[in-house]
Amino acid sequence: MALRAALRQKCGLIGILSQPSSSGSHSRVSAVLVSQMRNNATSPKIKVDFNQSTGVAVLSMQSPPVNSLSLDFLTELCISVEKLEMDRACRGLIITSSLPKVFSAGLDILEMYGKSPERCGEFWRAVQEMWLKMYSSNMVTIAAINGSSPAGGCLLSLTCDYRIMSDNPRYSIGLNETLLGIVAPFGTDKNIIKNTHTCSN
Ligand SMILES: CCCCC/C=C\CCC/C=C/CC(=O)SCCNC(=O)CCNC(=O)[C@H](O)C(C)(C)COP(=O)(O)OP(=O)(O)OC[C@H]1O[C@@H](n2cnc3c(N)ncnc32)[C@H](O)[C@@H]1OP(=O)(O)O
Repeated sequence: MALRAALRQKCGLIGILSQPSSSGSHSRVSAVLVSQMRNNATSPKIKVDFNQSTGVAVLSMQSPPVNSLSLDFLTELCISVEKLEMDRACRGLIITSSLPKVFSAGLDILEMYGKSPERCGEFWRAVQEMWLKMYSSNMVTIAAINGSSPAGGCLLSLTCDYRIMSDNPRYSIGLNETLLGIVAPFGTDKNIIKNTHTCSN
């Protein structure tokens, strides 16, 4: 029931958020998705287990050492989510990490150093696409945060409807990217930590 209520509530949001973007920002992922489906390729950085009987998919991030959000990783993540969106049987999505100790270390720092302006633009568009796609998903989404989740990792969890974090004092979460001189736009951090529940490891 709770799942259904959350889904209904979310569908209202989607009406607003899924308006076609004038920038056409979703077209890159869709184009990649089409070509990947054609090639029937599988992704090594993301593992998806979909349970037909429950309608819930578990998406495990498995990009060692720290699930950093590189352009490739973000693209694969969006493709995986897009594939699940297209499956009407899939109602819920749990995002977690298959690495020990780390949910996601956030944006891949190597993407932000010594890259061409074009590549930087592509990278930041992919970041934007990721959080818009997650936030406007028609599935009920849950981040099962089973390790540290700084900066972009925190952002990823914020795009979900619910967050549950392992109760381990060695794990941290938060928007610490200001230490690197990256400033989150106003309003993105509302209700973050407040709505993050913890559970025993
Ligand atoms: C366009 C509009 C967008 C709207 C955006 C809205 C809001 C913006 C908010 C989001 C902004 C995000 C910016 C970022 O995410 S910047 C990245 C910030 N991340 C960090 O500062 C994390 C740094 N890492 C750590 O704290 C730790 O690594 C750890 C995740 C806690 C794990 O610790 P541990 O298990 O001890 O592992 P190591 O530290 O030894 O690292 C192993 C290995 O991984 C490399 N690495 C770590 N983090 C990153 C990273 N983010 N990117 C790339 N690589 C990373 C690390 O260098 C080690 O590599 P080597 O083994 O080769 O040394």
